[in-house]
Amino acid sequence: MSERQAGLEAILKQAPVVPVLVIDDVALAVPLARALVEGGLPVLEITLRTKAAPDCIRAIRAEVKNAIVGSGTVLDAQGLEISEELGCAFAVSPGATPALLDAAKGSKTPLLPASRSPSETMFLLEKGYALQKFFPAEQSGGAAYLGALASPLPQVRFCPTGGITAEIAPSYLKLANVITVGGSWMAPKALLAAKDWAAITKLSAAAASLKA
Ligand SMILES: O=C(O)C(=O)C[C@H](O)[C@H](O)COP(=O)(O)O
Repeated sequence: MSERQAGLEAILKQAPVVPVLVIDDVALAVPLARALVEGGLPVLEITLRTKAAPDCIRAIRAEVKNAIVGSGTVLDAQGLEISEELGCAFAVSPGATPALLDAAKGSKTPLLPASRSPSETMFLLEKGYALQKFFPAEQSGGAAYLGALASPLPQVRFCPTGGITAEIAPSYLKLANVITVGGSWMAPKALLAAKDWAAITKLSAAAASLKA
């Protein structure tokens, strides 16, 4: 395993759940990150899907001690370059393309690319990725499907993401090939709109208490 991948492994081991966040309003970024970190989830994935995302990443990195900030929805070389410029600790992609993997070779930011079939998993393994996202997890066959990959491909560990809830997360976390789980259930839109940080901390604490 490369040094970059070992660094990524150490990050993903920090908590059983990685909140996947879509933040439109930069003013919400810091209090949201604080609420999640306070609950015990320090590893945060801020998706690059919104215009505000780069400023949100900057603000959280500057103001929230103990947060480990990565980027999400990294689709191409440009997304990876932005992630590196922002000082992201890692970058997550919903898939993988030859261009993205080429760009990742020259990037300091460790990439977590995604697969959702044995062939895709093997392809990424050939490229040196023993850590992969499994996306979209629930829609692709869920924990039963992912668990079945552990027999022929035990060297790959996954971060399943997509459609996972507080109720479903334990079924993934008990699998030998799961390192952590990604999800958005700790920061539902309604709580974010209401700025109910205490409720978000409570959901974060419940997620943090799940066993990886
Ligand atoms: O942005 C990316 O890179 C993605 O791959 C998509 C995210 O993982 C999902 O948006 C997770 O969202 P939930 O389904 O609400 O848990």
